[in-house]
Amino acid sequence: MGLCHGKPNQTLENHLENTDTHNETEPTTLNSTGKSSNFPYYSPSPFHNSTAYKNSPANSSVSSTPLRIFKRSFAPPSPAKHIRSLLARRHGSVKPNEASIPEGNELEVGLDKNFGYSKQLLSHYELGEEVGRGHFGYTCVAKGKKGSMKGHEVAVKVIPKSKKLVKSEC
Ligand SMILES: Nc1ncnc2c1ncn2[C@@H]1O[C@H](COP(=O)(O)OP(=O)(O)OP(=O)(O)O)[C@@H](O)[C@H]1O
Repeated sequence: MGLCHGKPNQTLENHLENTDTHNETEPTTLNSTGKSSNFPYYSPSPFHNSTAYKNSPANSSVSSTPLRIFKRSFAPPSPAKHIRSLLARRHGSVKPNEASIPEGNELEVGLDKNFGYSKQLLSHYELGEEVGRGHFGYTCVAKGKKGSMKGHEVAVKVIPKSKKLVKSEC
């Protein structure tokens, strides 16, 4: 009737063998402890007395609380670890992240520091209307006054925070 058994066929065979020698109205099966069970299809676990699982924690903690089975094999990380690393960084024993770009290296990545609103921009470009806005500033249309950019329209992004103008694209 929908009951699950480890080895149903073997159990049934055992039961049939047992019923030959036992009372037909009260079939019993012997379990591993030698005690009889009234359940006709009772089958003792094949792992109960197995030596293969002698070292299993399930066997050793039968009399203890179930939590001991799930005891951690390693200590959890200290909650103060990030504080120690912060202090180590502050005292200089840990190098800062070398992947980040240090300040003052703008020339190495191609920024022209001689180009800006207060320097050459207004002498080279004539600022026009605002064409859009972003998070850090706004973008204007501009037209070149002299040099190779004379007569060319460009977009100029104005970032008030740094008081500089950056030419973005033509
Ligand atoms: N070359 C261009 N030609 C025409 N319109 C432009 C040009 N560049 C920018 N714009 C307009 O200016 C708006 C803002 O440009 P911007 O580059 O500042 O955008 P963003 O990258 O989102 O800004 P932020 O970096 O400040 O968040 C754009 O949405 C666009 O409408």
